[in-house]
Amino acid sequence: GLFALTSGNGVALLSVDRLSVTLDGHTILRDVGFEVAAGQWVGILGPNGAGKTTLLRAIGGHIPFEGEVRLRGTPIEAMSAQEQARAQAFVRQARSLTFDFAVEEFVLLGRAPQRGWLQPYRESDRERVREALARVELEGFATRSVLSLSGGEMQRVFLAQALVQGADLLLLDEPTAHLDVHYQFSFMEQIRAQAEAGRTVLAVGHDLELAARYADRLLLIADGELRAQGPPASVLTPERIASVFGVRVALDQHPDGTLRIDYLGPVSSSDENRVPG
Ligand SMILES: Nc1ncnc2c1ncn2[C@@H]1O[C@H](COP(=O)(O)OP(=O)(O)OP(=O)(O)O)[C@@H](O)[C@H]1O
Repeated sequence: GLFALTSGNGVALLSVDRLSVTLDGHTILRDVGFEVAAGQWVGILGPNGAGKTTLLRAIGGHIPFEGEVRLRGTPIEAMSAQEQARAQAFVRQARSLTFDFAVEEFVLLGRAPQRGWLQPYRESDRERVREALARVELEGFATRSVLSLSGGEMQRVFLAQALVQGADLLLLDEPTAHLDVHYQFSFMEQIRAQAEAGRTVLAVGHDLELAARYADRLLLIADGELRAQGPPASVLTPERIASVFGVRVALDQHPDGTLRIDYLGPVSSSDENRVPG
């Protein structure tokens, strides 16, 4: 269910407790705590530089942190690299690759954590790659070079790679950034299907309406701190959007349940001076 924090055995799929990250002497995240149940979709919102990517990287075990990150109750530092790679898939922001791969070979790398060291891939692995490429509507791209892809095509290749991995937890960093409107929705629907199949999703994004539509819960991060968490309608209030993003909005709950946001303009300095009390 939407608000159940724990899976059948009473342990959250992901629990983050007093997480702080300091990089090169700068405190990037401070005292962040939340829990996510299996099958839940959590959207992570916040201004540029707030610490969203850093949060995903800490949970992914890619950077050192203080506090605790547990997957099904096990601290991630107690898991081997292969166990971690099996448990969670990370879809990074699309960026230029430096190695040349055919698309199908690149997606196949997502199966590596399921294979022993230097074990050959099986026909079933290649079958999963074909399925995943079909899901992201890139059937004809199997033998194309990844270096030749557009930003949106590359983003969908990253998703396909995460899908074949079969991990319980999907960490998505601005997954729809390069996608046109068709693929934004197609991507979100793919991820929704993953969540309905029991996978847990943590997705960073900048589109408040899209996050409100798809996520079960939102985390709002600003200046390295968790400012709010809960169901989308409780997190995204005009006051909070004004104070965190510096933008005035009017909100409208559409009859179909989705949130419509009217962006009225930047918070002006005279607005800021009108603080009550
Ligand atoms: N190694 C580092 N040393 C110092 N500061 C860093 C380091 N790495 C990241 N930062 C800073 O940490 C802050 C948070 O970065 P992060 O990438 O997590 O932000 P974000 O919320 O994902 O932002 P965006 O929406 O712009 O992608 C930024 O101000 C960034 O410049």
